[in-house]
Amino acid sequence: MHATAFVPGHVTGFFSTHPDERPLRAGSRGGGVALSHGVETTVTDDTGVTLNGESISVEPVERVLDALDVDLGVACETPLPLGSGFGVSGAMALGTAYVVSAHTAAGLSENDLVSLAHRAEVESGTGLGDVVGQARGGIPLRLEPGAPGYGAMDGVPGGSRVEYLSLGGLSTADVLGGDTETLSVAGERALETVRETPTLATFVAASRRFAEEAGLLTDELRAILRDVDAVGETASMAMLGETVFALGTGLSDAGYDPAVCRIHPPGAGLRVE
Ligand SMILES: Nc1ncnc2c1ncn2[C@@H]1O[C@H](COP(=O)(O)OP(=O)(O)OP(=O)(O)O)[C@@H](O)[C@H]1O
Ligand SMILES: CC(C)(CO)[C@@H](O)C(=O)[O-]
Repeated sequence: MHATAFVPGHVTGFFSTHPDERPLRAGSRGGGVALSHGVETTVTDDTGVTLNGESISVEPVERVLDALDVDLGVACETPLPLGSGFGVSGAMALGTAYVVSAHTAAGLSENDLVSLAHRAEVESGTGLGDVVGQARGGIPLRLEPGAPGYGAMDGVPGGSRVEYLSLGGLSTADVLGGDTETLSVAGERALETVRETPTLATFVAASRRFAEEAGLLTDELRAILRDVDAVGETASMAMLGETVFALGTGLSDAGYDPAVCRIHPPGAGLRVE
C-alpha cells in the first residue's frame, strides 16, 4: 500500500517578502485561506513527478525528493490550476515530504516535514508562506516569516464557503525575483489592518486594497471585482495568479460561474494514509 497525503490549496490575499540567506528563517508575512480543494499526492516506485497523469518538473518537489535521498517518485492529483495562486507547488512539495517519509519510515516529525517543504519552496523561488499556511489550515495569518520554530502564526476565525475563478497564471518566481518593495509595504499595512480587526470582511477588504496598491491587478480581474462590488459583495485577487477569490457567494451573486469549495479547517491537519 503506497502512502497518500492530502494537502489543502492555499490562496494568499496579501503578503510582504522577508528574504534571508537561511531558508528556514526566510518567508512572508501576510494572510491567506486554506481550501478544501487541494493536492492528493501518492508515492510511486518509479522516479519522476506527475500531475494529473502528466509528467512535470516542479522544482520544490524535486528538491524534497533530493533532500530525502530516495529513488522514488510521486503522482499528484488536483482540481486546482498550477501557477495561478493556489499554492499548488507548495502542496505538492509538502505532500511529497509526507508520503515519502511515511513510505520510508524516515522518522521525521511534522515540523521537520513542513520545514523541508518550506525550504524547498523558498530555495525554488516558488513560495514564501504557502506551506506553513497549508499546514495550519483555516485563514492563517503569518505574523512572522519562516518555518516552524522561526515563524509565528495566528488566524482569522470563521468562514466556510470559498468561490474562485481563474483566468490564468502568473510566475511566482518572476514576481518574487523582481522589485517587491512596494508590495511589501502594502502587505505590511494589510496585515496590521487585519490584526487590528480580525474578521472575514476585513480580511477580504485588506486583500483587495493590497491587490490595488501592489499594482498586480489586470484589467480583466478589475472588471470582475467591480461586478462583485456592484452586488454589494467583495472579492480580491489570489496572489500570485490571474485569479479572483471570494469568501461567500460574491462571484455567483455577480453572475459568474465560479468553482466552489470550503475553507480547510484550522488544525484539521493533513490526511496521510
Ligand atoms: N505548465 C506549468 N505552469 C506553471 N508552472 C509550471 C508548469 N509546469 C511546471 N511548472 C513549475 O511549477 C511550479 C509552479 O510554481 P508556482 O508557485 O508558480 O505555482 P503555484 O504554487 O501553483 O502558485 P502560487 O505560488 O502563486 O500560489 C514552478 O516550479 C514551475 O516551474
Ligand atoms: C508569495 C506568494 C504570494 C506566492 O507563493 C504566497 O503564496 C506565499 O507566501 O507563498
